Amino acid sequence: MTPPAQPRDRLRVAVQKSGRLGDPARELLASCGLTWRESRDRLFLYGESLPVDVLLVRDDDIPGLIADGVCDLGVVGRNVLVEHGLEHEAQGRGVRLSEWRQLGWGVCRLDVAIPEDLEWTGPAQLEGLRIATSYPQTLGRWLREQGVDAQPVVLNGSVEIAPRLGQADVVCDLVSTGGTLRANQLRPVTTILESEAVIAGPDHTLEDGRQEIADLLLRRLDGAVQLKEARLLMLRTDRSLVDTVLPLLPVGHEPTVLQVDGRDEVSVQVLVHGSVSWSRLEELKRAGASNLMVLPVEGMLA
Ligand SMILES: Nc1ncnc2c1ncn2[C@@H]1O[C@H](COP(=O)(O)OP(=O)(O)OP(=O)(O)O)[C@@H](O)[C@H]1O
Ligand SMILES: O=P(O)(O)OC[C@H]1O[C@H](OP(=O)(O)OP(=O)(O)O)[C@H](O)[C@@H]1O
Ligand SMILES: [Mg+2]
Repeated sequence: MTPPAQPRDRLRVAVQKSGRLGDPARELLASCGLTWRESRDRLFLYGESLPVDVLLVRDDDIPGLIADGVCDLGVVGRNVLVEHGLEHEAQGRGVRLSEWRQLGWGVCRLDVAIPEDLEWTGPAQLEGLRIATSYPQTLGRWLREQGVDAQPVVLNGSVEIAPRLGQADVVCDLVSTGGTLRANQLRPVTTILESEAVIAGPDHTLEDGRQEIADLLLRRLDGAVQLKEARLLMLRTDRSLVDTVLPLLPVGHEPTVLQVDGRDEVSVQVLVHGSVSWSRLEELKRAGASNLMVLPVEGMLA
Protein backbone atom coordinates (compact mmCIF):
# COMPACT_ATOMS: atom_id res chain seq x y z
CA MET A 1 0.00 0.00 0.00
CA THR A 2 1.24 3.49 -0.87
CA PRO A 3 0.93 5.89 2.10
CA PRO A 4 -1.44 8.84 1.45
CA ALA A 5 0.30 11.75 -0.29
CA GLN A 6 1.17 14.81 1.83
CA PRO A 7 -1.18 17.78 1.34
CA ARG A 8 0.27 20.13 -1.28
CA ASP A 9 -0.99 23.47 -2.55
CA ARG A 10 1.38 23.64 -5.55
CA LEU A 11 0.92 21.59 -8.70
CA ARG A 12 3.77 19.23 -9.56
CA VAL A 13 4.36 18.15 -13.15
CA ALA A 14 6.74 15.33 -14.10
CA VAL A 15 8.74 15.82 -17.29
CA GLN A 16 11.44 13.70 -18.94
CA LYS A 17 14.87 14.89 -17.80
CA SER A 18 16.56 14.30 -21.12
CA GLY A 19 15.55 12.42 -24.23
CA ARG A 20 12.99 13.02 -26.92
CA LEU A 21 10.15 14.50 -24.88
CA GLY A 22 12.12 16.61 -22.36
CA ASP A 23 12.74 19.79 -24.36
CA PRO A 24 9.35 19.99 -26.10
CA ALA A 25 7.62 19.43 -22.74
CA ARG A 26 9.55 22.25 -21.10
CA GLU A 27 8.89 24.50 -24.10
CA LEU A 28 5.19 23.72 -23.81
CA LEU A 29 5.14 24.71 -20.13
CA ALA A 30 7.13 27.85 -20.91
CA SER A 31 4.58 28.76 -23.61
CA CYS A 32 1.94 28.71 -20.85
CA GLY A 33 3.80 31.56 -19.15
CA LEU A 34 5.57 29.35 -16.64
CA THR A 35 8.97 30.56 -15.47
CA TRP A 36 11.09 28.68 -12.96
CA ARG A 37 14.18 28.57 -10.80
CA GLU A 38 16.37 25.47 -11.17
CA SER A 39 17.56 23.49 -8.17
CA ARG A 40 21.31 22.93 -7.91
CA ASP A 41 21.04 19.30 -8.96
CA ARG A 42 18.82 20.41 -11.90
CA LEU A 43 16.19 17.84 -11.03
CA PHE A 44 13.56 20.26 -9.74
CA LEU A 45 12.23 23.45 -11.30
CA TYR A 46 10.49 25.75 -8.83
CA GLY A 47 7.67 27.62 -10.59
CA GLU A 48 7.99 31.37 -10.08
CA SER A 49 5.15 32.82 -12.16
CA LEU A 50 2.62 30.11 -11.20
CA PRO A 51 2.44 27.62 -8.31
CA VAL A 52 3.53 24.86 -10.71
CA ASP A 53 6.76 22.94 -10.06
CA VAL A 54 8.44 20.59 -12.51
CA LEU A 55 10.20 17.36 -11.57
CA LEU A 56 12.76 16.08 -14.11
CA VAL A 57 12.85 12.27 -14.25
CA ARG A 58 13.23 9.18 -16.45
CA ASP A 59 10.13 8.86 -18.60
CA ASP A 60 9.44 5.32 -17.34
CA ASP A 61 9.03 6.70 -13.80
CA ILE A 62 6.38 9.28 -14.73
CA PRO A 63 3.22 7.11 -14.48
CA GLY A 64 4.34 5.67 -11.13
CA LEU A 65 5.03 9.13 -9.70
CA ILE A 66 1.51 10.22 -10.64
CA ALA A 67 -0.06 6.98 -9.37
CA ASP A 68 1.73 7.44 -6.03
CA GLY A 69 0.58 11.07 -5.77
CA VAL A 70 4.16 12.41 -5.80
CA CYS A 71 3.32 14.33 -8.99
CA ASP A 72 -0.08 15.48 -10.23
CA LEU A 73 0.47 15.48 -13.98
CA GLY A 74 3.17 14.30 -16.36
CA VAL A 75 4.19 14.66 -19.99
CA VAL A 76 4.80 11.15 -21.28
CA GLY A 77 4.38 8.92 -24.33
CA ARG A 78 1.14 6.93 -24.52
CA ASN A 79 3.33 3.83 -24.98
CA VAL A 80 4.78 4.28 -21.48
CA LEU A 81 1.40 5.11 -19.95
CA VAL A 82 -0.33 2.06 -21.45
CA GLU A 83 2.49 -0.28 -20.43
CA HIS A 84 2.38 1.02 -16.86
CA GLY A 85 -1.41 0.74 -16.70
CA LEU A 86 -1.35 -2.90 -17.83
CA GLU A 87 1.43 -3.74 -15.38
CA HIS A 88 -0.55 -2.26 -12.49
CA GLU A 89 -3.69 -4.05 -13.62
CA ALA A 90 -1.77 -7.33 -13.71
CA GLN A 91 -0.62 -6.71 -10.13
CA GLY A 92 -4.14 -5.73 -9.04
CA ARG A 93 -2.88 -2.29 -7.95
CA GLY A 94 -5.11 0.80 -7.62
CA VAL A 95 -4.90 4.28 -9.10
CA ARG A 96 -5.87 4.41 -12.75
CA LEU A 97 -4.32 7.09 -14.93
CA SER A 98 -5.82 8.78 -17.93
CA GLU A 99 -4.84 11.06 -20.79
CA TRP A 100 -5.82 14.61 -19.88
CA ARG A 101 -4.59 15.99 -23.21
CA GLN A 102 -3.12 14.58 -26.45
CA LEU A 103 -0.22 16.74 -27.60
CA GLY A 104 0.22 15.68 -31.24
CA TRP A 105 4.02 15.35 -31.08
CA GLY A 106 6.34 12.51 -30.06
CA VAL A 107 4.34 10.53 -32.59
CA CYS A 108 5.50 6.92 -33.06
CA ARG A 109 4.09 3.40 -33.36
CA LEU A 110 4.73 0.23 -31.43
CA ASP A 111 5.27 -2.25 -34.26
CA VAL A 112 6.10 -5.90 -34.63
CA ALA A 113 9.02 -6.24 -37.05
CA ILE A 114 10.46 -9.34 -38.66
CA PRO A 115 13.66 -10.06 -40.63
CA GLU A 116 13.49 -8.38 -44.04
CA ASP A 117 13.78 -11.62 -46.00
CA LEU A 118 10.91 -13.32 -44.17
CA GLU A 119 7.42 -13.42 -45.67
CA TRP A 120 4.59 -12.11 -43.42
CA THR A 121 1.46 -14.22 -43.35
CA GLY A 122 -0.18 -12.78 -40.23
CA PRO A 123 0.00 -12.83 -36.41
CA ALA A 124 -0.36 -16.65 -36.27
CA GLN A 125 3.15 -16.80 -37.70
CA LEU A 126 4.49 -15.53 -34.35
CA GLU A 127 3.33 -18.67 -32.50
CA GLY A 128 6.19 -20.05 -30.41
CA LEU A 129 8.65 -17.30 -31.44
CA ARG A 130 10.82 -15.17 -29.14
CA ILE A 131 9.87 -11.46 -29.42
CA ALA A 132 12.35 -8.87 -28.08
CA THR A 133 10.59 -5.84 -26.59
CA SER A 134 10.66 -3.16 -23.88
CA TYR A 135 6.84 -3.33 -23.77
CA PRO A 136 6.01 -6.86 -22.58
CA GLN A 137 2.57 -5.95 -21.16
CA THR A 138 1.34 -4.16 -24.28
CA LEU A 139 2.73 -6.92 -26.46
CA GLY A 140 1.24 -9.58 -24.17
CA ARG A 141 -2.22 -8.01 -24.40
CA TRP A 142 -2.03 -7.91 -28.20
CA LEU A 143 -0.82 -11.51 -28.41
CA ARG A 144 -3.74 -12.62 -26.21
CA GLU A 145 -6.16 -10.72 -28.45
CA GLN A 146 -4.66 -12.52 -31.45
CA GLY A 147 -4.79 -15.88 -29.67
CA VAL A 148 -1.05 -16.32 -30.23
CA ASP A 149 1.32 -17.90 -27.71
CA ALA A 150 4.79 -16.36 -28.07
CA GLN A 151 7.63 -15.63 -25.70
CA PRO A 152 8.51 -11.99 -24.89
CA VAL A 153 12.23 -11.33 -24.33
CA VAL A 154 12.40 -8.14 -22.26
CA LEU A 155 15.19 -5.69 -23.13
CA ASN A 156 15.43 -2.06 -21.99
CA GLY A 157 17.20 -0.77 -25.11
CA SER A 158 18.80 -1.74 -28.43
CA VAL A 159 15.88 -4.07 -29.05
CA GLU A 160 16.42 -4.10 -32.82
CA ILE A 161 19.76 -5.83 -32.53
CA ALA A 162 18.36 -8.85 -30.64
CA PRO A 163 17.59 -11.02 -33.72
CA ARG A 164 21.16 -10.56 -35.02
CA LEU A 165 22.54 -11.58 -31.65
CA GLY A 166 20.35 -14.67 -31.62
CA GLN A 167 18.47 -13.45 -28.52
CA ALA A 168 15.11 -13.28 -30.29
CA ASP A 169 13.44 -14.17 -33.60
CA VAL A 170 11.51 -10.93 -34.12
CA VAL A 171 11.06 -7.60 -32.30
CA CYS A 172 8.29 -5.33 -31.06
CA ASP A 173 9.57 -1.77 -30.72
CA LEU A 174 8.89 1.91 -31.32
CA VAL A 175 9.12 3.09 -34.91
CA SER A 176 8.82 6.50 -36.46
CA THR A 177 10.89 6.81 -39.66
CA GLY A 178 11.68 3.08 -39.78
CA GLY A 179 15.39 3.90 -40.15
CA THR A 180 16.50 1.88 -37.12
CA LEU A 181 14.61 -1.20 -38.33
CA ARG A 182 16.09 -0.91 -41.84
CA ALA A 183 19.59 -0.52 -40.40
CA ASN A 184 19.04 -3.84 -38.65
CA GLN A 185 17.55 -5.63 -41.69
CA LEU A 186 14.08 -5.72 -40.15
CA ARG A 187 10.72 -4.59 -41.53
CA PRO A 188 7.55 -3.56 -39.68
CA VAL A 189 4.61 -5.87 -40.33
CA THR A 190 1.89 -4.79 -37.90
CA THR A 191 1.17 -1.93 -35.50
CA ILE A 192 0.01 -2.76 -32.00
CA LEU A 193 -0.18 0.79 -30.57
CA GLU A 194 -0.25 4.30 -32.06
CA SER A 195 1.50 6.68 -29.69
CA GLU A 196 2.06 10.41 -29.11
CA ALA A 197 3.04 12.54 -26.14
CA VAL A 198 0.16 13.11 -23.73
CA ILE A 199 -0.50 14.91 -20.48
CA ALA A 200 -1.20 12.11 -18.06
CA GLY A 201 -3.01 12.55 -14.78
CA PRO A 202 -5.01 10.52 -12.26
CA ASP A 203 -8.48 9.37 -13.16
CA HIS A 204 -9.91 11.66 -10.45
CA THR A 205 -10.02 15.34 -9.49
CA LEU A 206 -6.97 16.74 -7.70
CA GLU A 207 -7.19 17.90 -4.11
CA ASP A 208 -5.97 20.85 -1.96
CA GLY A 209 -6.79 23.46 -4.62
CA ARG A 210 -4.51 21.82 -7.18
CA GLN A 211 -7.36 21.08 -9.60
CA GLU A 212 -7.90 24.84 -10.04
CA ILE A 213 -4.20 25.33 -10.79
CA ALA A 214 -4.31 22.39 -13.22
CA ASP A 215 -7.39 23.88 -14.94
CA LEU A 216 -5.62 27.21 -15.33
CA LEU A 217 -2.52 25.54 -16.73
CA LEU A 218 -4.54 23.41 -19.18
CA ARG A 219 -6.57 26.43 -20.33
CA ARG A 220 -3.34 28.27 -21.11
CA LEU A 221 -1.95 25.16 -22.73
CA ASP A 222 -4.99 24.80 -25.01
CA GLY A 223 -4.61 28.47 -25.97
CA ALA A 224 -0.87 28.06 -26.60
CA VAL A 225 -1.47 24.98 -28.78
CA GLN A 226 -4.13 26.82 -30.79
CA LEU A 227 -1.84 29.80 -31.23
CA LYS A 228 1.05 27.60 -32.35
CA GLU A 229 -1.14 26.09 -35.05
CA ALA A 230 -2.69 29.39 -36.12
CA ARG A 231 -1.72 30.99 -39.45
CA LEU A 232 -3.01 34.13 -41.09
CA LEU A 233 -3.64 33.59 -44.79
CA MET A 234 -3.76 36.81 -46.83
CA LEU A 235 -4.46 37.28 -50.52
CA ARG A 236 -5.85 39.69 -53.05
CA THR A 237 -8.34 39.00 -55.79
CA ASP A 238 -10.60 40.72 -58.27
CA ARG A 239 -13.98 41.62 -56.78
CA SER A 240 -15.77 39.57 -59.43
CA LEU A 241 -13.83 36.43 -58.37
CA VAL A 242 -14.64 36.54 -54.64
CA ASP A 243 -17.34 33.88 -54.90
CA THR A 244 -14.91 31.54 -56.70
CA VAL A 245 -11.95 32.13 -54.37
CA LEU A 246 -13.65 32.09 -50.93
CA PRO A 247 -14.91 28.46 -51.12
CA LEU A 248 -11.31 27.36 -51.78
CA LEU A 249 -9.99 28.79 -48.50
CA PRO A 250 -8.96 26.27 -45.85
CA VAL A 251 -11.47 25.79 -43.03
CA GLY A 252 -10.85 28.34 -40.30
CA HIS A 253 -12.45 31.50 -39.03
CA GLU A 254 -14.84 33.65 -41.04
CA PRO A 255 -12.72 35.47 -43.69
CA THR A 256 -12.48 39.28 -43.61
CA VAL A 257 -12.95 40.82 -47.08
CA LEU A 258 -11.75 44.42 -47.46
CA GLN A 259 -12.17 46.68 -50.45
CA VAL A 260 -8.81 47.95 -51.78
CA ASP A 261 -9.01 51.75 -52.19
CA GLY A 262 -9.57 52.96 -55.75
CA ARG A 263 -9.31 49.51 -57.34
CA ASP A 264 -11.68 46.76 -58.36
CA GLU A 265 -9.83 44.47 -55.98
CA VAL A 266 -10.42 43.05 -52.52
CA SER A 267 -7.98 41.94 -49.82
CA VAL A 268 -8.95 38.72 -48.00
CA GLN A 269 -7.66 37.63 -44.57
CA VAL A 270 -8.52 34.42 -42.79
CA LEU A 271 -7.19 32.77 -39.65
CA VAL A 272 -6.60 29.07 -40.30
CA HIS A 273 -5.53 26.13 -38.14
CA GLY A 274 -2.42 24.22 -39.19
CA SER A 275 -0.15 24.84 -42.12
CA VAL A 276 -1.43 25.83 -45.56
CA SER A 277 -0.14 23.46 -48.25
CA TRP A 278 1.57 24.57 -51.45
CA SER A 279 -1.10 22.80 -53.48
CA ARG A 280 -3.80 24.85 -51.72
CA LEU A 281 -1.94 28.09 -52.51
CA GLU A 282 -1.53 27.02 -56.14
CA GLU A 283 -5.22 26.19 -56.39
CA LEU A 284 -6.11 29.64 -55.02
CA LYS A 285 -3.74 31.27 -57.50
CA ARG A 286 -5.29 29.37 -60.42
CA ALA A 287 -8.70 30.61 -59.26
CA GLY A 288 -7.53 34.22 -59.50
CA ALA A 289 -5.90 35.02 -56.15
CA SER A 290 -2.61 36.93 -56.03
CA ASN A 291 -0.19 38.28 -53.38
CA LEU A 292 -0.72 35.10 -51.34
CA MET A 293 0.93 35.18 -47.93
CA VAL A 294 0.85 32.82 -44.94
CA LEU A 295 1.99 34.37 -41.66
CA PRO A 296 2.54 32.91 -38.19
CA VAL A 297 0.43 34.45 -35.41
CA GLU A 298 2.26 35.90 -32.39
CA GLY A 299 -0.72 36.67 -30.19
CA MET A 300 -4.52 36.67 -30.25
CA LEU A 301 -7.21 38.34 -28.20
CA ALA A 302 -10.78 37.92 -29.40
N1 LIG B 1 11.65 7.38 -32.96
C1 LIG B 1 10.76 8.06 -32.26
N2 LIG B 1 10.07 9.03 -32.82
C2 LIG B 1 9.17 9.74 -32.12
N3 LIG B 1 8.91 9.52 -30.82
C3 LIG B 1 9.58 8.58 -30.22
C4 LIG B 1 10.54 7.80 -30.90
N4 LIG B 1 11.09 6.95 -30.05
C5 LIG B 1 10.48 7.19 -28.88
N5 LIG B 1 9.56 8.16 -28.97
C6 LIG B 1 8.71 8.70 -27.90
O1 LIG B 1 9.52 9.43 -27.00
C7 LIG B 1 9.50 8.83 -25.71
C8 LIG B 1 10.85 9.02 -25.07
O2 LIG B 1 11.84 8.39 -25.86
P1 LIG B 1 13.35 8.31 -25.38
O3 LIG B 1 14.07 7.53 -26.42
O4 LIG B 1 13.84 9.67 -25.04
O5 LIG B 1 13.13 7.45 -24.05
P2 LIG B 1 14.13 6.75 -23.06
O6 LIG B 1 15.40 6.39 -23.76
O7 LIG B 1 13.32 5.68 -22.42
O8 LIG B 1 14.45 7.93 -22.02
P3 LIG B 1 14.66 7.93 -20.43
O9 LIG B 1 16.11 8.15 -20.26
O10 LIG B 1 13.86 9.10 -19.93
O11 LIG B 1 14.16 6.63 -19.88
C9 LIG B 1 9.09 7.39 -25.97
O12 LIG B 1 8.52 6.77 -24.84
C10 LIG B 1 8.09 7.56 -27.08
O13 LIG B 1 6.83 7.99 -26.57
O1 LIG C 1 11.98 4.55 -36.68
P1 LIG C 1 13.10 5.41 -36.19
O2 LIG C 1 12.94 6.84 -36.60
O3 LIG C 1 14.46 4.88 -36.53
O4 LIG C 1 13.00 5.46 -34.60
C1 LIG C 1 12.96 4.29 -33.84
C2 LIG C 1 13.96 4.30 -32.73
O5 LIG C 1 13.76 5.44 -31.91
C3 LIG C 1 13.74 5.02 -30.55
O6 LIG C 1 15.00 4.94 -30.01
P2 LIG C 1 15.88 6.25 -29.72
O7 LIG C 1 16.45 6.79 -30.98
O8 LIG C 1 15.07 7.23 -28.92
O9 LIG C 1 17.07 5.69 -28.87
P3 LIG C 1 17.05 4.85 -27.52
O10 LIG C 1 17.08 3.42 -27.99
O11 LIG C 1 18.29 5.30 -26.85
O12 LIG C 1 15.81 5.21 -26.74
C4 LIG C 1 13.14 3.61 -30.63
O13 LIG C 1 13.45 2.85 -29.50
C5 LIG C 1 13.76 3.07 -31.90
O14 LIG C 1 14.98 2.43 -31.65
MG1 LIG D 1 12.81 5.39 -20.58
